[in-house]
Amino acid sequence: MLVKVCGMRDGENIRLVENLSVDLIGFIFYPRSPRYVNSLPKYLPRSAGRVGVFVNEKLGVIEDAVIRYGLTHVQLHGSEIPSVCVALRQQGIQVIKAFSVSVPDDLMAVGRYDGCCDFFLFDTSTSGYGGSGCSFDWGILQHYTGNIPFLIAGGIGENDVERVLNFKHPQFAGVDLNSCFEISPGIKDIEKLNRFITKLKR
Ligand SMILES: O=C(O)c1ccccc1NCC(=O)[C@H](O)[C@H](O)COP(=O)(O)O
Repeated sequence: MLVKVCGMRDGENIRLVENLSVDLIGFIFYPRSPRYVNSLPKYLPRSAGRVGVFVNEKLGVIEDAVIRYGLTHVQLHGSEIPSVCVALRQQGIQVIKAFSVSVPDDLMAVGRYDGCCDFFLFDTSTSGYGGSGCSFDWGILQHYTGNIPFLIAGGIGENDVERVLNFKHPQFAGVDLNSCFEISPGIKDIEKLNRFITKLKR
């Protein structure tokens, strides 16, 4: 199962998280987020993938960040249309398209992105796009019948290991961890993350 830790920006903290053998580390390029990355961290992941998270950003701005931060993945967390995903993939960047989920009908939109993305990310519906710390009813995801693998996000915390392990879906690929593992915005609690990941991978 893939583990993505999102909302990072402190070099030393990034290095410690990467040492937990996580698969993906996310950087928020949305200026209104408390986790916004506005300068190059002193350390960037080498073994984990580097995911840049954007909300309705201009393609040129995304492309600049891909080069500057050496991003391997771009996560589109707004209402970006499929052609934006396609344009990024044509440049060799892996694309994660995020969707807010609160009712089964929210999954109707994903069909338009078939063949345009590498992963979907299903997150809690919130006024602030992401990083809400709130969960949603994962049972709704049984209505998803597509072929693109997905990550689950939204308020996943230390006590959710059993819930994650018990969740079954043919396209379930992994989890996204963020605010429930924070000491302060952008800084993760390494011990807490270590306990969660150790139990998950046991
Ligand atoms: O984390 C943010 O501040 C954020 C702001 C705007 C768009 C996306 C954002 N986060 C993207 C993520 O992938 C989060 O990890 C995801 O929303 C889950 O966060 P949380 O509910 O805190 O676990």
